Amino acid sequence: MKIFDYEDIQLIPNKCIVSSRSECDTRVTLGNHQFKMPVVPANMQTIVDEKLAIWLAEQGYFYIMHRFEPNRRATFIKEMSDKNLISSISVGVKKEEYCFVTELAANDLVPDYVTIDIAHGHANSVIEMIQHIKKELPTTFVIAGNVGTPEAVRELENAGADATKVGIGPGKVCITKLKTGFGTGGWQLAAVHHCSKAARKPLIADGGIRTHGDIAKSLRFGATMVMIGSLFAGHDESPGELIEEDGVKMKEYFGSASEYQKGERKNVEGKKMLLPYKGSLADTLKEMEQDLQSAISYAGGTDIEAIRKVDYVIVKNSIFNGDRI
Ligand SMILES: NC(=O)C1=CN([C@@H]2O[C@H](COP(=O)(O)OP(=O)(O)OC[C@H]3O[C@@H](n4cnc5c(N)ncnc54)[C@H](OP(=O)(O)O)[C@@H]3O)[C@@H](O)[C@H]2O)C=CC1
Ligand SMILES: Nc1nc2c(ncn2[C@@H]2O[C@H](COP(=O)(O)O)[C@@H](O)[C@H]2O)c(=O)[nH]1
Repeated sequence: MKIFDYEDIQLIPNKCIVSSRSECDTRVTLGNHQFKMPVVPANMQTIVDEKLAIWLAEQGYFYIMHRFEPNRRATFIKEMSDKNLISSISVGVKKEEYCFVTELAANDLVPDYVTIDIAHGHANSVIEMIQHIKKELPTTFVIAGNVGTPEAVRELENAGADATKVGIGPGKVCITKLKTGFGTGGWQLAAVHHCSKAARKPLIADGGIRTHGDIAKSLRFGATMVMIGSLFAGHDESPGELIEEDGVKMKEYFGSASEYQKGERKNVEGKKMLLPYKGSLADTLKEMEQDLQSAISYAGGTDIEAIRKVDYVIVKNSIFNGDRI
């Protein structure tokens, strides 16, 4: 298996077949719905809240609400369905989560998407939760993770997952690799590639996206959708706290396994950081869409399928030539 990460890859252009980048179509289908872009903000408390989730759904973007306000989830599903918007929530694997899923079914509250969100997703606890959701809510699209191996993708798919999420430790606020020595940090793109060979269903690349070009690279190496935290942190709409020091505005971004999220120092595998304030999320999403349209044009196509087939070279950490954006 070849080992590489986002920085090590350059995609090779094909002859352009559009007269304007605006002709390129960035839409993607996941489950029964089509979305504007193959990108989803991370289901983390400093990245998404209900207000932003509603806005994203209204604008035609995919979203996944986090699971850290568990008692709000049923009401949220109801409110989204009253507004005729897609509902997409997260669950864990503890006992009370089984009861929650059963109660949803009993109350005829059927979310469109449920993401099982735990650190080490290649586990019987996740397999059993997939089976429980599929039994209680058979029409719900189930995303399961996180994993980092083809074996895990296969097992979760066989248990009934409709998509799997790949990425153990490549995240910006992740310290799993430092605390445990395990993960896909430093070779996340190769792990996505490796897992995609085994996948028969959509795969979500999660963590390690540092530039918009990394989205195109994820698609090239087998992702259907890309989950992003840090690039979406720091906006007006981001729930993280705004902090101003010496006239410089910053917003906080913390890991779901950080002590700030957990409220205690137990099994901490995440940290907090301050990121520069970036203004409006709508502007960032627009720029992301334009960059992806441009990537499609370099791929020589008119939609994201074109990116999946392009050639590439491995240029081991040299593409920035010392420059950073
Ligand atoms: N993508 C990534 O690389 C990572 C993401 N995270 C994020 O942090 C949040 C918290 O994750 P998590 O700690 O799983 O959630 P929880 O604290 O809800 O743990 C879920 C359950 O899984 C058990 N569990 C968790 N990790 C392991 C493990 N390594 N081995 C055996 N059992 C385990 C927990 O038990 P117990 O606590 O007693 O072990 C608990 O019962 C999630 O949102 C997750 O996405 C965290 C780390 C890595
Ligand atoms: N190891 C940890 N990973 C975490 C934690 N909280 C979230 N995450 C993962 O990071 C990505 C976002 O990555 P980014 O590079 O785009 O910022 C997120 O989707 C989770 O999978 C954590 O505390 N520890």
